[in-house]
Amino acid sequence: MNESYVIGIDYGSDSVRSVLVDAINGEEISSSVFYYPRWKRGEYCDAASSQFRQHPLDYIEGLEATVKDCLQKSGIANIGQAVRAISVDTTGSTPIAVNEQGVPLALLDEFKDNPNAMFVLWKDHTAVKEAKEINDYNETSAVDYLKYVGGVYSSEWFWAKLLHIFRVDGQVRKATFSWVEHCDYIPFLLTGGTHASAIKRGVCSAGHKSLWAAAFGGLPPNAFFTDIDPLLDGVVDRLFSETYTADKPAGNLSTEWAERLGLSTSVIVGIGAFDCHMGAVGGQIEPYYLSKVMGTSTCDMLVAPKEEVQDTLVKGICGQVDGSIIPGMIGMEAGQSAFGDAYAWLKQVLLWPAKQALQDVEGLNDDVREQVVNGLEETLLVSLSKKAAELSVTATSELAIDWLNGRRTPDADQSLKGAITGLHLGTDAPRIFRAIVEATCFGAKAIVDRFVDQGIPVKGLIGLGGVAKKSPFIMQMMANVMNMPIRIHKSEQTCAIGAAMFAATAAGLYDRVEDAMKTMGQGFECTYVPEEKWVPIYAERYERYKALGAFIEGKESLAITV
Ligand SMILES: Nc1ncnc2c1ncn2[C@@H]1O[C@H](COP(=O)(O)OP(=O)(O)O)[C@@H](O)[C@H]1O
Ligand SMILES: O=C(CO)[C@@H](O)[C@@H](O)COP(=O)(O)O
Repeated sequence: MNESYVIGIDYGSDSVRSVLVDAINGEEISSSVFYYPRWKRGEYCDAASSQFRQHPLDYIEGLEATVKDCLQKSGIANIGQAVRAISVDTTGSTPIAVNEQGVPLALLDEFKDNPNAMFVLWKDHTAVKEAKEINDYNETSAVDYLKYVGGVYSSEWFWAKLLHIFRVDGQVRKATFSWVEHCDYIPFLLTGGTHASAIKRGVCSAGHKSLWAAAFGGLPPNAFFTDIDPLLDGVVDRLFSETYTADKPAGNLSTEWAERLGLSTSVIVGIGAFDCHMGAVGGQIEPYYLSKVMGTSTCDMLVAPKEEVQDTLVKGICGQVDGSIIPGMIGMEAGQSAFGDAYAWLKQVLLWPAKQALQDVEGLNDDVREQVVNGLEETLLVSLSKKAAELSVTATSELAIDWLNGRRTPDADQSLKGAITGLHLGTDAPRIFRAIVEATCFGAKAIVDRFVDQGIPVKGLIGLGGVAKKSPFIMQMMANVMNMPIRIHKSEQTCAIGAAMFAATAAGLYDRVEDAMKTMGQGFECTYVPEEKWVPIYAERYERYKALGAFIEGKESLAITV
C-alpha cells in the first residue's frame, strides 16, 4: 500500500479547507471546506468598531469535519493508516489567551461567550492605540526592535492585541498564562500538549508579528514591554525563546486526536505558519518573484537568498525573517488589508436596498426570498466585472483609495480610511466598482515600488488565491497597472497544498521544501500580459492615486483635480 499521503489544512478568514495529497506526485486526492458557523452568524464581532473575534470551537469543529471528510471522500481502503503527516497554516496575527495548560480561555465555561477570550482575527483593528504606543516607545528605545518588521508595528499584530485585551478585560488578563498564535495552537492541540510552555512557536509568526529575532537573541526584554505598560510585566517570560521553521515536526498526533480523526499516532504534525507563507510555497515561489495571495486581503510574499539581502532592511513592509517562507532564505511579507473585502463591501452596499425590499414585500415565500438573495450574492461581482471591463477611462474618471480596512503596506496605518472621488451624475455601480478595483491594483503597485525603492528587485509576479482564480478582469487590470506580466497558478488551494508540501518535508519524504515544491507543484494555468493601450493611462492615474492618498493622509494639499 502507498504510504505517502499527507494532509494540508488551511485556515482562512471565513472557512477552513483541508486537502489529502499523494506526496509522491502532488496528486490531490480529495478536499473539503467548512465555513465557521459562529463567525457566519456574525457572533462576537462588531465591524463598526473593527472587532473581529473567532471562537476556537469554529476551528476545532472545522478541523475534525474537513479531515474526516477528506479521508472518507478518498475512497481508499485503510487510508487512515496511510497518512504520514499533517501541516497547518492559518491567518495571522490571530492570537488567543491560554491558561497554564495551554487551553484557550474561550474553551473554559467561564469565558465561553467572552470575545476577549477568543482568537483576535488578523483584521481586528481594536488595538490601533496600543500599536501607536509601541511605535512611539520604540522611537525612544536604544535598540530598534522594529527594524525587522518594517519599522512600524501594526494593530493587526500580536503585542498590540495582547496589550489591548489586557487593558479592556481584567478577568481575561488574570486568567491568561500565555498568548499564542492560531498557527502554533493547532499543532499543540493535535500533538496533545498539556502545558503552555510546550507550545512550539513557528519562526514565521514569531518573526513577522511578535518581534522575535535571532539578532536580538529572541523577544525584546521585559523592560521594553513594562516601559510601554506595566500590565505587560512578566508576559514575555511565559512566551518563548526558541522558534522553528515549518519544515520541522512539532510532534506526533496524540492518541485522542488519532482516534477523533481516524488516523494513527505515527502521523507527524508539522510546525505551523501563516496561510500566505505556505501559500507562496504551494504556488511555487521563486526568488525575487512577488507571490501575491489575493483573497479577502492580499499578502505579498518574496524570498531572497540571505547572502544577497545582507543588511538591507526594507522599510514599511510586514517584516523580513530568516526562514519564514523557505528555510535558509529571507522571507519578506507585505500586503493590503482589504482586497476582495473592498469588492465585498461594495457588493453589500449595493445589495442592501434589494435585501430590504425583499423583506418588505409581504406574502413572499421565504425560500424564494433566500434564493433571490443567494443569487444576487453569487452573481453581482461577476456582472459588475463584465460591465466594468467595457468602460473606458480618462485621467479624471472616478478615482478611489483602497484603504477601506486601513493600510497594511507601505507603512502600516490601520487608522486610514478609503475614499471615492470624482463622482458625477453618470457614475453608476460598474464605474464605482471599476474605481475600487483600480485602487486595489494601485495599492498593489505601491508595494512593488516600495520593494524596488529599498533595493529589492521584483522580477515577476505570481497570482494566487480566490480573486486571482475568479477574476480575469481584475488580473488583467493588475498586469496593466503594474506594467508587468502576472502568472496565475493552477492550484485552487495553494495554501492547503503548500501546507501539504511542508507536511511531506516534516515527515522526511523530502529533504527540503524546495524539492517538495518542485515535485508536488501543479504549475501555472495562464499569464496576463500588459495591454499597451492601457499602460500609459494607468501610469498617469497612478500618480493621481498617490496624490489623493497623500492628501487623505494629511501629508499634502490636493494637487490634482478630482
Ligand atoms: N468574481 C469575483 N471578483 C472579484 N472578487 C471576488 C469574486 N468572487 C469572490 N471575490 C472575492 O474573493 C474574496 C475571497 O477570496 P478567497 O481567496 O476565496 O478567501 P480567503 O481570503 O478567505 O482565503 C472575497 O473577499 C470576495 O469578495
Ligand atoms: O496577514 C496575514 C498573514 O500575515 C493573513 O493571514 C491575512 O491577511 C488573512 O488572509 P486571507 O485574505 O483571509 O487569506
